[in-house]
Amino acid sequence: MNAVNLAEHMHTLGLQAREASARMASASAAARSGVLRGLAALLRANVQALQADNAKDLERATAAGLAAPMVDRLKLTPKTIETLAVGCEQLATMPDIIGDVVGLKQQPSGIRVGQMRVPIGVFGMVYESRPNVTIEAASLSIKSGNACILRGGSEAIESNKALARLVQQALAGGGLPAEAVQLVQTTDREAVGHLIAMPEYVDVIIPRGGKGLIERISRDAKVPVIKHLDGNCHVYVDDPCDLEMAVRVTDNAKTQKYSPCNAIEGLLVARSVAGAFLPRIGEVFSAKGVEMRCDPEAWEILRHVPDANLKEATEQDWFEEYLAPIISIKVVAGIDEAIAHINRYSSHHTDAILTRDHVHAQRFLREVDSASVMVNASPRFADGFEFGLGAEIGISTDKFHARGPVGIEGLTSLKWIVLGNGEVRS
Ligand SMILES: NC(=O)C1=CN([C@@H]2O[C@H](COP(=O)(O)OP(=O)(O)OC[C@H]3O[C@@H](n4cnc5c(N)ncnc54)[C@H](OP(=O)(O)O)[C@@H]3O)[C@@H](O)[C@H]2O)C=CC1
Ligand SMILES: N[C@@H](CCC(=O)OP(=O)(O)O)C(=O)O
Repeated sequence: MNAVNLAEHMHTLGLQAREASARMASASAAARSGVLRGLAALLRANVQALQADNAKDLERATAAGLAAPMVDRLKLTPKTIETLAVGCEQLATMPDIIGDVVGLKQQPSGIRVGQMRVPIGVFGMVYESRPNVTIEAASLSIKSGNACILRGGSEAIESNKALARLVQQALAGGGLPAEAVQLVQTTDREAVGHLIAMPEYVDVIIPRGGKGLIERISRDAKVPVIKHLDGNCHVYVDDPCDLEMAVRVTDNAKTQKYSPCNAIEGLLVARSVAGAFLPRIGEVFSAKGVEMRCDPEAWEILRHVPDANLKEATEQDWFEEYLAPIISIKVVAGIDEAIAHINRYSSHHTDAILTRDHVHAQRFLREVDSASVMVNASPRFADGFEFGLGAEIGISTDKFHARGPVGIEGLTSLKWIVLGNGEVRS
C-alpha cells in the first residue's frame, strides 16, 4: 500500500468503526451474546484452516530467527483455539453491564441523578504478535458494545486476518455490523501513525507493547491512551517466609513462561533468609538453564550451586525486562529496602511479597505502587481470565480509567443521567 492508499484505508476503517459503534451501543445484550456464541462455533469449525494460516506466520517467523518464547506465543494450536472458543462462550454468559444504572438518588430539587454504564465507542489497539489477543479483544469489544480497530504484530498478520474474518462473519451472522471489529490489513507501521491521530473516529488507543511502541504513541497520539506496557515484575522473599512455598512460587513466576509481561524479571531476598532460600531456588534455576544476574551478596551464596549460570548484575539489570531465561537477584536488608527497590526500578505492573508476616503483607499492599500487588501468590496470575474478568484486553500500567487487567468494565464509562418531572433550576 502506498502512502495515499494507506491514509485512505485508515480513514475508511475509522469511518466504518464510528458508524458501527452506534449500532453496537444500541444492540441488545442477546444479540451481542449471540454473536459471541456464533464466533465460538466458527472457531471450532475452522481449526484446520486457522492452523494453515498460522503455519505461514510460523514459517516466516522461524526463518527470521524469532526467539523460541516469541514463536510459542505466535502459535495457534487446537488447544489454544478451543480455549478461545470457550472464552467467547463464557463471555456470552457473563452478566451484561451495558445500560446498568448506579447510584440513582433524588436531589432536593426533585430531580433524580445517577450514572449509566455505556460503551466507550471506538477503541484502537496495537498489540504484540499473539493471535489469541485478536479474539480476546474482539470478543470483549462485542460484549461491551464497542467497535474496535485492531493492529496486531507483523509476525501474526496471516493468523490475524483469518481470525478477523471469522469475527466479521459472526457479527454479520448475528445481525450486527461486520465493521464493529476491523483489522488493519497491513504491517506498515505508518498505519499506527494514522490510527493514533484520528480523534474524529477513535475514542481511545490501547497500546500493548514495549518501550519503542510507547515512545511513538507518547510523541504522536492525538487521542487518549491507556498504556499496557512492559512488565518488570518482582517477587520479594521476606523473613519470615515458608521457604518451600517461596521456591514453588518463585519458580512459577519466572519459568512457567518466559515471554509474558507478568513473568518476573527481578528477585529480592531478605538477608536473614538468603542463605537458606537462594541455594534452593538457585538449583531450580540452574536445572532450567536460567541465567542469574546477581548483586555481590547473592553471588557469594549462589556460587556454591553446581552449574549455576551467574553474571554480575549492573545498575541496568534492575530496570531490565528480559522476557527470557534470565533473572536479576538482589539481597536486601528487609521490607523497607524491598519496597524502595521495587518502587524505583519496577515498571509498576505486578509485584509480589512472599511472607508470613501480616504487617509486612499489609505494608507491601499499600506501599508498592504497582497495578497488581500480591501476597503469597505468583505474579503470573495478573491476567483478566485469572482475575475473573472472562478475558482481558491486557494489563494496564496506567493509573487512570483502568489499572491492571482490563476486562469489560475497562471498555466502558459511566455517564450521568438525570430523571425529572419538569423541574427547573431556581
Ligand atoms: N501490559 C500488557 O498487557 C502487555 C505488555 N506486553 C509487553 O510487550 C512487550 C513484548 O512484546 P513485543 O512484541 O516485543 O512488543 P513491541 O512493542 O515490539 O510490539 C508490540 C506491537 O507494537 C508495534 N510497534 C512497536 N513499535 C512500534 C512503533 N515504533 N510504531 C508503530 N508500531 C510499533 C509492533 O509492531 P510490529 O509488529 O511492526 O513490530 C507490535 O504490533 C513486552 O515489553 C511486554 O511486557 C505484552 C503483552 C501484554
Ligand atoms: N495476561 C496474559 C499476559 C499476556 C502477555 O503478556 O503476553 P506476551 O507478552 O505476548 O507473552 C497471560 O498471563 O497470559
